[in-house]
Amino acid sequence: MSNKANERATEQKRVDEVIHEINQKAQELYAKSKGIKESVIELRKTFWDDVTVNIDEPDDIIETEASIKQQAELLTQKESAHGKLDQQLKILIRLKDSPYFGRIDFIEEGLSEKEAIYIGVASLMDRNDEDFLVYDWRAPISSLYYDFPPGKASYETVDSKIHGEIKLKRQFIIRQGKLKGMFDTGLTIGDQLLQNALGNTASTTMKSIVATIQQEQNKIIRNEKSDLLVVQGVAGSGKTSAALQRIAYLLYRYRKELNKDNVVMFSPNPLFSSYITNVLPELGEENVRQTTFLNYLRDRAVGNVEIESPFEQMEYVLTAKGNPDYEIRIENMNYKSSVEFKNHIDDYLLNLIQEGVHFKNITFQGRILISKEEIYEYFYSFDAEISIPNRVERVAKWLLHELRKHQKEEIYNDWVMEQAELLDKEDYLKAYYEEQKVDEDINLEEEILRKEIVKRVFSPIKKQVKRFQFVNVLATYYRLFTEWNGNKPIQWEKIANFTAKNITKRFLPWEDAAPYVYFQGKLIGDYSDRSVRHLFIDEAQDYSAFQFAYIRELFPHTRMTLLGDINQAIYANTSKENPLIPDTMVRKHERITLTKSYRSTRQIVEFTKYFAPGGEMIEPFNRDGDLPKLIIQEDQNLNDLLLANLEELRNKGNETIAIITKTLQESETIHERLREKTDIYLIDEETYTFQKGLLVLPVYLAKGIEFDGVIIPDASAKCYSEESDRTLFYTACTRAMHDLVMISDGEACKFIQETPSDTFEVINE
Ligand SMILES: Nc1ncnc2c1ncn2[C@@H]1O[C@H](COP(=O)(O)OP(=O)(O)OP(=O)(O)O)[C@@H](O)[C@H]1O
Repeated sequence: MSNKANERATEQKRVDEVIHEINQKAQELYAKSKGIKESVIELRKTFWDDVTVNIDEPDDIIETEASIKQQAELLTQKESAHGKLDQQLKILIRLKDSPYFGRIDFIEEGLSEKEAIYIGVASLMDRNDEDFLVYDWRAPISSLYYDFPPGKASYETVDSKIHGEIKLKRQFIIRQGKLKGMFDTGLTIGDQLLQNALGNTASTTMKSIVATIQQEQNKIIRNEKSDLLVVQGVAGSGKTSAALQRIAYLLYRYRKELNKDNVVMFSPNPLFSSYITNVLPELGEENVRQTTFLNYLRDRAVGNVEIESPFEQMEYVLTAKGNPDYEIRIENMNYKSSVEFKNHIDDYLLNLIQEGVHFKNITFQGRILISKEEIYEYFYSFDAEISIPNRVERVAKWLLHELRKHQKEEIYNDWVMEQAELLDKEDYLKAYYEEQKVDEDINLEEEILRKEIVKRVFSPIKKQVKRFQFVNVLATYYRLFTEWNGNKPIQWEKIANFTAKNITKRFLPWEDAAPYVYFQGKLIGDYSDRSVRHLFIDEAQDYSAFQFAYIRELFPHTRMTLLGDINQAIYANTSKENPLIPDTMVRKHERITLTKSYRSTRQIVEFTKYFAPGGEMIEPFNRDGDLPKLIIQEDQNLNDLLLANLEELRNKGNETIAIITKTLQESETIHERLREKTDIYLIDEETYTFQKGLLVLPVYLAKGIEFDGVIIPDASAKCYSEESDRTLFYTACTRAMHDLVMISDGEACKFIQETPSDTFEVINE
C-alpha cells in the first residue's frame, strides 16, 4: 500500500473507532434516558399517591401545599434531566454521521509530543471522560485550524496565549461514517473542500460553514472584545454565515451567562428569516429571537396607526414617479432619515415640557369621567425638572386614584342592577369571596354584587391608564407638524403638510415609523428589552441614520454586530451616514472588511465587480462557470425567451432558478404570463418559505438569499435608467451562484455597458 493509502486506512480506522465509541455512549445514554422517561411517566401516573391531601385545618393546608410542591419539583427535575439526555443523544446522532471535519497536529512550545486534534461540530470525550476524541469547533484550541497554515501558530485560552507549531493540517469529508475525502493543506482552509461546498446546488435553507470557515470570517465569529463590530462585506462574502456561526460561538463560549433569549437578530424580510432557520439547530444550538425591524416597530407603535413596510416604500419609489406627491415624498424620506430630524424632535420634546402634550378624555359609558383638560392641567402642574415619562407615570397614579373614587360613586347607580340581571351571579360572588376571603353573608349579597360588577367594568379603563393610553401620542406628534413654531428646516412647509395629511389617515410611511416610535418612547417611556445582550443587524446598509441612532438609544448596553454591504444599499437615503461607511460612526467600534466573494462563480463576480462602486477590491473565489449571458432582443416574445432559457438552465443542472425583477409589479406580470405554461412561484413580502424550482420576485425581497440560476428579464436601459438603480442591479446579479442570464429589449443598461465586453457573452435574438 502506498503511504497515502496507508494514512487513509489509518484515518478510516480511527473514524470507525470513534463511531464505535459514539455507539457505546449512545446506547448508555439511551438506556438512561429510557429509565428516566419511564420514571417520569410513572411519576405522572402516581403523582397524587405520594401527596398527603388534607385541608381540614390551616396547618394541614400548608402541609398539603408543601407536599404537592415537593412532588412537582421532583417531576420537573426528572423532566429536565430527560431533556438534557435527549439533547446529548441528538449530538451523538449528528456526530455518528460525520464525527469531525478537520485535524491539526500541534506541538505546544516546551513540550516534545505532538497532539492530534480532531475538530467537529461538537465535543466528544472518550469513555473514561479523560481525553477529547473530538474537539468542538468553538473550543479555544480549534481556532488554530481556522487561523493558521502549518508552521508557527498560537491560540488564546481564557487566561493565556499558547504558542507552538502546527505540523499537519488535514481536512476530511466523512459521510455516514465513511471517509469520502481527505486533504492535507498548506493553506488556511484548502480550496478543495470549499470548492466542494460551493459547487453544490443552492438549497432552500442556508447551511452551516464550520468545516470551511475562512480566516477573515473567523475574526468575526470569535470576536469577543468589541461592543460594536461593523462588518462591511461584498456580496456573497459570507456575512450572514459568519453572523450565524458567531451566534453559535457566543452561545457556546458564554453558555453560563447567555442563552437564546438574550440574542436578537434583525433580518431583512420574513423569507430570509426562514432561509436561515436551520443553521443554528444544525450546530446544536436553538434559534435565537429573530424579527424584522418593521415588526419590531409595528409591535410597539401605539395609536392604532398603520405602518407602511419598507418594501411598500421601495415599490412606491420605483413605480410612482409622476404621482403629484412623489417629489414631496422623496423629500420627506430624505429628511426623516436624517439625524437632523431626530434633533428636531428632541427640540420639540423640550417644548413639550412647557406645553402641548395632548391627552384623551377618560370616558365611561359615553360620559367623560376625567377630561383631557383636567389631565393637561395636572400634567403641567409638575416642576419642569421632572421628565415627561416620569410625569406620565405620576399622572397615571393620580388617574387611578380618581377612578377609584368614580368607581365607588357608580355602585348605587341603576345600571349596575340592570347589568346584574344579565349575569351569572354565582360567578361574581365566588370571585368576590375568594378575593376578600370573607364568609358568605346573604345580606351582603346585593352590595357585593354591585361592587364586583363595577369593578369589572372599570377594569379595562384602569388597564388603559396603566398602559398610559390617556396620552394622545399621535395627536402630539401631529402638533409637531401643524402648530409648533420651533426652528424649522428648509422645505418644512411641504414636508409638514404631507405628514399631517398622512397622520390624519392614521398612516405612517416607512420613513416616519422609527421617528414616531422614538417620539412615543420619549413621551410614555420605552419598553426597551434589557435582556438583550447581543443584537445582530443583517443587511445593515438598509437602515437610515435616524434608525441607527434610535436603535443605539434603545439598546444602550447591548453588544452589537452590524453586517452589510454598502454596494447593496437599495433603500433611498440609507447610504448616508451609514456605519458601514468608514468614519461615519462616532461610537468606538471595530471594523472588519470582507472582500472575497464565495457565492458566485469567478465569471459572475468578475462581471459584477465592474459596476459595484469601489468594486476593484472585490476578489472572486476560484470556481469557474459560464460567462454571464446578455440576450438582446427586439421583437422576440419574452415568454418564449424566458421559457427557452429556463429550460437551458435546468438542463445545466440548476435546481432553483429565480427571475428577479426590479419591482413587484413586474414580477406579478411575469407570473401572470408564465403560470399557464410552467410551475412558477411568486414571492411577495408575505412569503415565508420557498421550494426548489422556478421563482419570480422583486430584487428587494431577494436580499440575502441565493439561487443556482438568476434571470433578469429586463436589463434594458429603460428599466435600469437611473444612477440610483446601480445597487439594485448589482444586488440582483449577485444572487446567482452558477448562472446569470440578462434579457434586454434594445439597449442594455449602462451598468452592463460599463463592464469590459469579455466579461459576458452577448446573444442577439
Ligand atoms: N467559508 C465558507 N465556506 C463555505 N461556504 C461559504 C463560506 N463563506 C461563504 N460561503 C457561502 O457563500 C454564500 C454566501 O454567503 P452569505 O449569504 O453568508 O454571504 P453574504 O455576505 O451575507 O451575502 P449577501 O450580502 O450577498 O447577502 C453562501 O452559500 C455560503 O454558504
